[in-house]
This record gives sequence, structure tokens and C-alpha cells, in this order.
Amino acid sequence: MTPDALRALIRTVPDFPKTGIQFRDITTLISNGPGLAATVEILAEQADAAGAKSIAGMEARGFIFGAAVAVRLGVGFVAVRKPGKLPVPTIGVDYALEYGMDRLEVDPAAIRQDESIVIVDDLVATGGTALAAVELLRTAGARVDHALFVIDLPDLGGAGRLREAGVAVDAILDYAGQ
Ligand SMILES: O=P(O)(O)OC[C@H]1O[C@H](OP(=O)(O)OP(=O)(O)O)[C@H](O)[C@@H]1O
Ligand SMILES: Nc1ncnc2[nH]cnc12
Repeated sequence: MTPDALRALIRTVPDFPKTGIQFRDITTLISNGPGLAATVEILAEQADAAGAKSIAGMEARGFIFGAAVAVRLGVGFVAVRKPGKLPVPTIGVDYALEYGMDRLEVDPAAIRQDESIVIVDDLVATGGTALAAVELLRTAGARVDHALFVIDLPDLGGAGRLREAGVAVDAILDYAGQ
């Protein structure tokens, strides 16, 4: 399936969750079997080429693609969670995203020292979420050099910020100037 065919499966919802936000909704992509499979296949090839020994995904949409990529490659999955979900002491970081503030937490027991972890998420906008994940995973001792997304919103600058932090970025689709 071509990137344009995948783009056709993504729905744009204006003014969600706030006025002025063009929400790029993957619901209609992941409910399409061939679309979901093709997306996971592309991400898995990119993660494999990046030398992934483990995949990290951010709650919640990052779990959908990240866990599927991990299974495809036969590697483990690190769940980067929203606050208060993990039953053990965590490391956490507060961050801003396109439409608000949030916090991510990770259980250090999920991370092996110096292991190469590739981040997978549905979308990068400001990069706040992915940068928070990079900081957490690096603090826990992982090497994080690559982040993979289905969608990049380049006007919001997140991919550039990740590259400045030493993280190579790939996205299947971008929505520029829209
Ligand atoms: O680059 P940023 O500006 O940080 O925005 C991107 C993040 O926003 C969305 O997650 P959201 O926090 O809305 O949570 P969800 O996955 O639970 O829907 C999306 O899945 C990314 O993780
Ligand atoms: N415009 C957007 N659409 C979907 N998810 C998002 N996360 C941050 N910005 C977003």
C-alpha cells in the first residue's frame, strides 16, 4: 500500500480537541486491516534498519503501533505510560504537547543498560511527547537514536527538535502547510 493510500485512510477532524487544531485521526487507518498491516510493516522495516533491540511506545496511540512493530521484529516493548498507572516507583517527566500538558512515566525494570531502543508513535507535532520519552529512556540507561512516526506535522517543529537532541526521525506521511 502506498503512502498516499495510507493518507487516504487518515481522517482530519477540525477543531478537536481545541479550536484551531486539525486533528489527524488514525481511527480509520487502524480499523482497516490492510492499512494497519502496511503501516506496521513499514515501521518494522525502519526499526530493523535502525538496529532496534527493543521498541518503546507512548500511551495510548504509541502502544498500538509500537507493540505491533515489536512483535513483528521479535523484540520487547517498553510501555511509556501516562501518570499513576505503574505499580512501582517510576522515573517521570512533565511535558507540553500541541494541545496541553501531560506527564510520562517509565518503569526502569523494562530497560536494559545501553540497549538500543527505537521510539514508535502515531504522530509527532511539537515533539514534546517524544522528547520526554527520549529523556526518560536515556535517564534509565538506554541508547535512543531513532524515532519513527506514522505522521509528522513539520510546521510544529517536533521532528527538528528531536534531530537537535541527536535522534534520527522517520515518518511515513507528513502534513505540511495544512
Ligand atoms: O508532538 P506532540 O505535540 O507531543 O504531540 C504528539 C502526541 O500527541 C498524541 O498523544 P496524546 O497525548 O493526545 O495521547 P493519546 O495517545 O492517549 O491519544 C500523539 O499520539 C502523540 O503521542
Ligand atoms: N494535530 C494532531 N492530531 C492528532 N494527534 C495529535 N497530537 C498532537 N497534535 C495532534
